Amino acid sequence: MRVGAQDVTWIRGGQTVLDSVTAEMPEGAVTGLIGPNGSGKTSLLLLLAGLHRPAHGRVLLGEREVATLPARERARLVALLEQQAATSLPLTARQVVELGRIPYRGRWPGAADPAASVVDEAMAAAHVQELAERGWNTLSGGERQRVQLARSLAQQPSVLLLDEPTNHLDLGHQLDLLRTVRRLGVTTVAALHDLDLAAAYCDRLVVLDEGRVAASGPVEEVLDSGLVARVYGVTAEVERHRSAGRVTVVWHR
Ligand SMILES: Nc1ncnc2c1ncn2[C@@H]1O[C@H](COP(=O)(O)OP(=O)(O)OP(=O)(O)O)[C@@H](O)[C@H]1O
Repeated sequence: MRVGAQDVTWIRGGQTVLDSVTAEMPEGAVTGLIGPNGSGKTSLLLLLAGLHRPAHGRVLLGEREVATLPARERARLVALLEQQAATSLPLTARQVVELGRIPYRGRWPGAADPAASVVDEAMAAAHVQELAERGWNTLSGGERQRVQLARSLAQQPSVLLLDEPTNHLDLGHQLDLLRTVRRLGVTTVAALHDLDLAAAYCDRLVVLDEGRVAASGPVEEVLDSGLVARVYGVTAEVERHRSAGRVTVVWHR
């Protein structure tokens, strides 16, 4: 399912946080949302998730406006992995993953979820089976991040929205998470700070700067030294690495 923002403006506390943002996130593609702190990445993800309505413009899931979807249907279509998950849940890791199945439960208490095994598959994909019975409060930041990914996968969404999903993860788990996400083939929008990771795992980039789209399109067309200088104020060489076969960013102090 494709996701589109059409001329989206959003105002918070009197500040224009997103200003006429238009971006197309094609079906099945992984789109990286990059940009400096405060440029509007989280805000755009919240609007794509339908958790807020824009002051102006439209957010489309497929051909439908997200704001018009009933909450339950929206929860089946879109999973959002937020930056800071709640820290005081008195639940086991498995119970946290099971929260992803809420949109599929019957409307009556105790009604069975016909696809409970999905939880096992989601935990396996995020490599958190061994954490199943651990208390959420006892998990490290990286373990929580992987459990939250499993919860998002258990939702079986058509659109996966990830807000800095590699936060807290060591290098191996960062690569593993992004590889897992790519393999799903689900339309994904991921806010990322690491430009090398974004270049390696995203098909396309949307670059935000002060609430506006500074550039968007396929990684190799968007990411260059001019963009890094303009948007981040950093001098860098952006080149296709011969043996790695991907665009890399080497910055200079
Ligand atoms: N509720 C709010 N009231 C006022 N301003 C807000 C509110 N929420 C966000 N903002 C402002 O909107 C701007 C964009 O914030 P947002 O969190 O979307 O940026 P971001 O690109 O995700 O940043 P980061 O990389 O630091 O996570 C920031 O200037 C932020 O201070």
